[in-house]
Amino acid sequence: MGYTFHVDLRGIVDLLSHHLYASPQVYVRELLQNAVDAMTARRAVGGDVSDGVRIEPAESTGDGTLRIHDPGIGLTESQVHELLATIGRSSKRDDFGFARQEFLGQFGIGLLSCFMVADEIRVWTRHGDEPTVEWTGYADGRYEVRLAPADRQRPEPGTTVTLAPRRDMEHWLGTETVRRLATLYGSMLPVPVRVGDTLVTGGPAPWDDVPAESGPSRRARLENYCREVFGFSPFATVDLAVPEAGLRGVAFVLPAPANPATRVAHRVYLKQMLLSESIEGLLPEWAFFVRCVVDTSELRPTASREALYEDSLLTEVRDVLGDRLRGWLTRLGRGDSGQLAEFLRIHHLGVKALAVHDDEMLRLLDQWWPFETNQGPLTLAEFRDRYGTVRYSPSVDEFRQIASVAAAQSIPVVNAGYVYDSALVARLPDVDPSIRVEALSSTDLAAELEPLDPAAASAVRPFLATAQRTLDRFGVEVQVNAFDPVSLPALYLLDGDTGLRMDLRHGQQEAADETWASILGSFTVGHDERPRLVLNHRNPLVRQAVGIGDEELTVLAVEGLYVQALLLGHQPLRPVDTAALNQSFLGLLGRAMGGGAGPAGTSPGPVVDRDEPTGEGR
Ligand SMILES: Nc1ncnc2c1ncn2[C@@H]1O[C@H](COP(=O)(O)OP(=O)(O)OP(=O)(O)O)[C@@H](O)[C@H]1O
Repeated sequence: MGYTFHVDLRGIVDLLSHHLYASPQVYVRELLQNAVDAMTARRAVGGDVSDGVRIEPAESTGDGTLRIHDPGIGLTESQVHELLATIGRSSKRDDFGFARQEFLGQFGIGLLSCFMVADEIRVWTRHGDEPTVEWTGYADGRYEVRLAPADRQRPEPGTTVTLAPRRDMEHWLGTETVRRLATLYGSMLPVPVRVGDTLVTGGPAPWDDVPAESGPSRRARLENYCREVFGFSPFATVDLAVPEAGLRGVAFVLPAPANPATRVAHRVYLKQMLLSESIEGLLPEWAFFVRCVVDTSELRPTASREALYEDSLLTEVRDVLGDRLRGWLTRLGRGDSGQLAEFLRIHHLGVKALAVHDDEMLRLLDQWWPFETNQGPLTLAEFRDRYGTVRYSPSVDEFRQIASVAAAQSIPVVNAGYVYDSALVARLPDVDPSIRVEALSSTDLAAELEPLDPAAASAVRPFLATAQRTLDRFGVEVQVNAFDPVSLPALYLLDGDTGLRMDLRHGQQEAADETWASILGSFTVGHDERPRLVLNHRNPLVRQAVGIGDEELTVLAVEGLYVQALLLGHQPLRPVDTAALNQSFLGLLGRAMGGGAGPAGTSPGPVVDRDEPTGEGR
């Protein structure tokens, strides 16, 4: 046996009127929309609608109600029952239930939004030569309908909707508020709309071509519009058009960096009526550097009209608008390079995010965006012209460590450690297979440093053994090479992978939980690389240390060189490193003043307990 759902009307009215919409202010939009649709329908049958819409706010009606009059198609008594009093029934859909192109409404629920501000909605309406009908709807789901008495017949077809205010909502029906809202939603409507005696419609839409308007005055008009509506002076304006979606509009480029993670909201009009000021998803996500105002006749709103319906047309529109912005950028690159450089200075993060997948944008960045290199700031294209292969360091820290040493070895390196940079450099061969790129880690650099000749190598062996014993406590590998600059005694090299594994090992030692410790341990199994301290055999101090032959002094010198290299490489100091710094400084001071270094623990400052477990991890 089949049953039909039972509906608690009070609940449905409450749900639709109070919970669908973000703010009570949309009631003005819904009323205007119904009036305009009714006029469209009347015009289609040859009626005269030139009077337009007239709104009487609460102050002018004298009884606290708001009235909105339209010379539209009106309703017959049976249509009132069918359309006004049936939730979800609309005259604006075709036989197949599709929204009819010429109308703004389609869902058959908009009128209910008035219950956010009113307890009672009264409709006084006449269709053609039919008798005038009076309908009253209440927020609890009841309605009354009757034919109007002889003295209340409308002289012309059309409709008047009257709202009796809800307690504490009276201010929504006041002149100031209604004028502001009618201007906000209706100022671009193609029919006259008046609030009291004030005409709120008229004036060109931002995207309109005004006859005889010059390029500069159009630009000034658009900039003014942007200042008024969005509150900023645009860096540039880009005209938008997608004929398939009946879309016209303008994109305003932000004059300051925007957060790429924030969803950008646009101002969207539907058939010249403002849908919402905060529509998301109109543009691709990467286009976070623009705010748009557009009008569309084809895109569909959701029932609340706070968003656009995600369908294939919206996807297509998003693609076309994305192409348009991309084209604008490319043209900027070909024409005004100063403006492009300025644009990239402001919005490089957005363009980089785009260039990770987009060849055109990657070419643009390649030509125009200056990267930090150890030869000074250069675009990647300039770098290639001068040095061929694009050697790059994938981390800022590593770049800092190796930049000067690599420069002294005549190895130009690009700092590709900032967000997206290494992905972009690595992708360069995709746009031009003749481009060679190579990541340079500090381990690679160590391999490029000149080894010592056999005689020098055997001479440093005893020193190296002591140095390694000293640095084992810090989990560091030591080697001696000859490299430039001569003034640099020691270089601390830690590549990204090794650094990560050191952190994991440290986490494993610290972990209270055995399972967690073994998980961390599994990542480090089989990898015993350690950071390296490369001592420079060309440096006079290192030469002296190598030949000193005094075990205690050698230990102090190696500790000192190690900590100094850490500081130069901007590495954070662990407690064990700080202790080494103290130990070597005080020890060397003691020796310089003619005394011995003294046994550990007798120095006046904090000292390192040489037997303490050192732990790795920086
Ligand atoms: N001013 C008016 N003149 C003539 N008919 C009207 C008027 N206002 C409402 N109606 C009728 O009442 C119906 C219901 O209106 P309502 O605003 O609830 O929904 P809608 O406009 O059809 O769709 P939506 O929910 O998308 O706004 C309309 O389809 C229309 O037929």
